[in-house]
Amino acid sequence: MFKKIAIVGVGLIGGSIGLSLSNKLTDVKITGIDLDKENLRLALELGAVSETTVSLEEGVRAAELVILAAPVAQSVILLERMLPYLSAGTVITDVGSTKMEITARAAALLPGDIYFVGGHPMAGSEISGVLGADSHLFENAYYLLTINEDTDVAALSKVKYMVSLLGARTVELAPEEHDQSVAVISHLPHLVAYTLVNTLAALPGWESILPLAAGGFKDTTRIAMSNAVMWRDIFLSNREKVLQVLADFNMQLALFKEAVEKSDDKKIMGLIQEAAKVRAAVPAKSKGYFPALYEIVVTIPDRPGMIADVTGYLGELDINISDIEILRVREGHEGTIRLAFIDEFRQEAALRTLQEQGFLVRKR
Ligand SMILES: NC(=O)c1ccc[n+]([C@@H]2O[C@H](COP(=O)([O-])OP(=O)(O)OC[C@H]3O[C@@H](n4cnc5c(N)ncnc54)[C@H](O)[C@@H]3O)[C@@H](O)[C@H]2O)c1
Ligand SMILES: O=C(O)C(=O)C[C@]1(C(=O)O)C=C[C@@H](O)C=C1
Repeated sequence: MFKKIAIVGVGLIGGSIGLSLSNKLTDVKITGIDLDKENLRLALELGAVSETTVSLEEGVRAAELVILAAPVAQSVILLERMLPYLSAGTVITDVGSTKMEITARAAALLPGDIYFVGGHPMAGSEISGVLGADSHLFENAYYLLTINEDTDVAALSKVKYMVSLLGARTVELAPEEHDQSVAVISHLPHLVAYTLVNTLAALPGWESILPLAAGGFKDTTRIAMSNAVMWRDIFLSNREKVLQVLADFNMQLALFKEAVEKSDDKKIMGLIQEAAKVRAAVPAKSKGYFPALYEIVVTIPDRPGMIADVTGYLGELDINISDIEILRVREGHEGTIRLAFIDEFRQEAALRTLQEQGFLVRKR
């Protein structure tokens, strides 16, 4: 389907896409374009791309598919800058965390024979740059594609094909629905994480409090280490929806504040139980738009190599793990991991195998 794919911005996401596509499309030229020459050198060395250039013109020329993977404000500018160098029939997609701004720009700018399909992989990390890239990053992840009445069917199916090569699962939705959803599911958690850390850091003597942090602080603040440029761009691009969810969040926080002020024990219980009920549904028997994954929870002693043992026993029987999550880690104690499989047969086989090896395992 493609002879040349151009990836503009070969960082964590562009690099991960490049690594995965390079493994599968061995005959396709994958050109990496970036401002950062050292990043391009690494991308080539890691095998994320087959050639590199700092020139947008040279990089996108003759590409049938262009993947924009720079921070969202840059991608909007790059979309316009690359237009003179594209051939008729080129499909452009992006990986940006917001969709209304770029789809509106594409609709305003693109001639009838250049197509745009907005994309957003719902997987990532707080690490930036191609050194953090991972060819498996998108496997079994949701990959959101934005569509509207003008979306070209052939262009959409080309992007879906690319996503299928990454091992991800597409969900189609309108740009506004996308930005509304990610405001609460992705942008708000980042704002909360930054605020939690800043709340601690504003306290005198925070340096001696920080080392005491256990799961609560660590689980909720990993993403506070994420890239400032990327997140500044996202908050400004999705400003209206972000302000809406911040207002909702403040209202919810005020409910807790009032309940604690009034020592309203029933209200406090109610707020916690309501949240616990909703959170317990992730991951539940059905995962959003998709069929259930079949899960087990394994308790493992906190010793080196135990996770490797668990995955090794399953690997020997060719039981593929579709999803893995560390649920609880406490130094010196046992930890818990969740494993998910595509069907009940594999779930049963994994349960039996690990029980036979002496692990404490239960279905979830
Ligand atoms: N990191 C995540 O968790 C995540 C997840 C899903 C989507 N996204 C989206 O993916 C995009 C990239 O994020 P990332 O985490 O890979 O960032 P990154 O910082 O790792 O990579 C971005 C790359 O773009 C390059 N770049 C910046 N401006 C450029 C320009 N004008 N021309 C060419 N290259 C340019 C940078 O040099 C860098 O190599 C963002 O739009 C982000 O919203 C990120
Ligand atoms: O796992 C992480 O580190 C992420 O923050 C990934 C994450 C998110 O879940 O919010 C970040 C930004 C995206 O646009 C999509 C995914």
